[in-house]
Order: sequence, then C-alpha cells, then structure tokens
Amino acid sequence: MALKVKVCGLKEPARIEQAAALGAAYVGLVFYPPSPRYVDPARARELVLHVPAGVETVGVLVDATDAEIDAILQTVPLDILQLHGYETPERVEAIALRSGCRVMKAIRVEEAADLEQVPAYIEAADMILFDAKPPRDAGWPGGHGLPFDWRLLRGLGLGKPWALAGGLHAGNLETAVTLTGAPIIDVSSGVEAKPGVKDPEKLEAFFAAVRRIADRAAP
Ligand SMILES: O=C(O)c1ccccc1NCC(=O)[C@H](O)[C@H](O)COP(=O)(O)O
Repeated sequence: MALKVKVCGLKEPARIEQAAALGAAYVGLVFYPPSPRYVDPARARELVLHVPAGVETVGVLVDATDAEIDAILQTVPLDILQLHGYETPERVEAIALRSGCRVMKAIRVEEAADLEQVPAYIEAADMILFDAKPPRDAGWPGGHGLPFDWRLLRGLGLGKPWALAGGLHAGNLETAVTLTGAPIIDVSSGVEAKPGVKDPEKLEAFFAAVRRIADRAAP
C-alpha cells in the first residue's frame, strides 16, 4: 500500500497547492490560537479553496468545546477532525457523532506505557495518530519537531488507519517508516523554515524521500 502523507500546519495557499501537487493525501489546518500555525476559521475557509479534490482537509483541535467545533464547521468544510488534546474516548465518540466528520485521535508517546491507552480509542476514533509527547512547558501540544522512540510502534497491529508524527524530515523518514511500518506519515516542522512558515524546498525534499521509499518497496 502506498505511503500517505499529511502535511500539517499549512497557512499559505501556495504551500497547500504545492503539497497537494507533490502528493499529499491530507492537509492539516491548526485551530489552536497559541500555535504559530494557527489559522482562524475565516482564513481557513479561504485556504480550503486551494485544496484540490481527492486531498482531505484535517482540522487540528485541542480540547475544543462543542461550541468551538460548531463555529469552525459552520465556516470551514473539514473532512477529518484531529483531536490533539486530552479528549477521552467518550469525548472522541461524541465529537464524531455530533460533527459528522471522521476523527483522528492523537496519542502522545514517550514510553511504552503511553500506548496502554490506545485500545480504549480504537472503537471511538477513525484513525490514530502517534506523536511525540510535547515538552512540559510547551504552549501547544504538537508541531515541536521532536521524534520519539519509533521502536515502540514495532509490530503494531491496530486494524485501523494510523499515522506517525513527530520530528519527521527528509533525512530520517526512511528509518522511521522501516522501523514502524507506518502507513501514513505526518510532518510539520521538518518542512518549515521556522515555526509556522513552510519551506518549498524542504517540502520538495520530503516528498522526494517519500518517493524513494515507494521506489524501494516496488517489486
Ligand atoms: O503544529 C502545531 O502547531 C500544533 C498545535 C496544536 C496541536 C497540534 C499541532 N500539530 C499537530 C500535528 O499534526 C503535527 O504535524 C505533528 O505534531 C508533527 O509535528 P512535527 O514534529 O513538527 O513534524
């Protein structure tokens, strides 16, 4: 199966179009004001006009209330809601039912014990995203360019679509995918010039690395 790519934290139409042209399956928009990648719903509505058919738009939320989610969805059409806070399995299920969107639950990983919570989310979420645990004093919980010990995911049999995130870049992608067998990869900082500013050349290099992996996997 082809490796799917999510590019997260996009803020510029040109970078959305570039990511899509390079083969991104998902583009992520961050709806969490403290993040340098934050886009407000009005801006997001303009951005999604640049997402071509066949590419899915993911809205990244952090412990959002129903009112906040309703306000976003009334303004911006989203395919998937990525829940990147401390949402419980019950909350994930409730958000999926209420929103009508698919939901992807982010799991913060630092050690094996962090994976014990995963079974509780399998029924509730449509997809699982494994990301590095953020630094303790970080003002937002994702997009810190930090990898975790990928060996923790070895042999993972979820029976559900899942994505690997955390510190991926063109130079470490092959090792990460080989160790984890991830079917979907999620990148943000690794294709940025600085937080919140995507770099066209790093995007090119990242997708070149994706193509190399695909070429090696081809019979
Ligand atoms: O990226 C953000 O600023 C962000 C803010 C709040 C919640 C989640 C956020 N990012 C989530 C993502 O899906 C990132 O792509 C993921 O954390 C990987 O980021 P990176 O390690 O920088 O590649």
